[in-house]
Amino acid sequence: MSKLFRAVIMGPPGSGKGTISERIAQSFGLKHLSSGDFVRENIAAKTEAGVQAKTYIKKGLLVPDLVMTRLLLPRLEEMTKYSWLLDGFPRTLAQAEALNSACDLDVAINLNIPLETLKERLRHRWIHPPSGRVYNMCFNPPRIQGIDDITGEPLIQQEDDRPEALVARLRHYKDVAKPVIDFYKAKGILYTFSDTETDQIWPNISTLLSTKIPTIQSDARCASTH
Ligand SMILES: Nc1ccn([C@@H]2O[C@H](COP(=O)(O)OP(=O)(O)OP(=O)(O)O)[C@@H](O)[C@H]2O)c(=O)n1
Ligand SMILES: Nc1nc2c(ncn2[C@@H]2O[C@H](COP(=O)(O)OP(=O)(O)O)[C@@H](O)[C@H]2O)c(=O)[nH]1
Repeated sequence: MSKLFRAVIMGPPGSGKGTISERIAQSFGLKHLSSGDFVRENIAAKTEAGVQAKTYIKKGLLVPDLVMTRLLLPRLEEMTKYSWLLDGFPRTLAQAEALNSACDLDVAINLNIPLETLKERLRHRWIHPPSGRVYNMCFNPPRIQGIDDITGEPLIQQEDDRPEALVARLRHYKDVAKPVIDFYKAKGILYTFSDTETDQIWPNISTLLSTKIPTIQSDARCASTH
């Protein structure tokens, strides 16, 4: 019987959650669930939660906990047969508690990256909004500058990746993330990685997951909320 694994990855904007999640998904065969992608899909599909979420995102605000959990938890229920890594959720303690009542996590990865590094990375971050693909003009540039490798469509830079906006985002991140980090620490599943380079952090995450993934004993552990 296959052993299922559940993890979340946390960290400030630009800490490498998306980049590292992709590596984990490829190396360990987990599904990478990006809450940002779920939000964008719901907005595109004009679901009730999507329409509500859009009004906050347009203003550069976080989507309220109730809307986020309503949007996300049903998606997790569809994933009961898979091992997954959730990126971008939970962002608040209320979201962590909602997730906790829906399923048991094995690992919470916490990325701790210096502010100067975050600023520098986000200055060079370009994204392909329809797919959520992320590039960096230094670290992983697209084949053609300003163009998505897969679709040939244009890449954009997000307004809130500007250094001036970033300081406020980071302050906000720290305030809301601290109780979430403490929550996972108290559960004994928090693993913090600190460095300026993803390539330095990656071997340590890979080693951790190699020890954890084969030891998972139980089967589908996401409780159905029906
Ligand atoms: N738990 C979450 C996840 C996402 N969002 C909203 O969805 C948007 C897109 O999420 P994401 O792709 O994770 O993007 P960023 O906030 O740009 O995150 P990061 O810079 O950390 O990659 C966020 O800006 C936020 O408004 C949210 O409110 N709460
Ligand atoms: N220079 C550099 N850029 C990186 C590194 N790791 C990730 N990036 C880039 O930094 C930006 C932020 O990474 P991303 O995975 O989007 O972080 P997230 O906001 O936490 O999801 C992207 O443009 C990445 O390509 C690294 O080790 N060095």
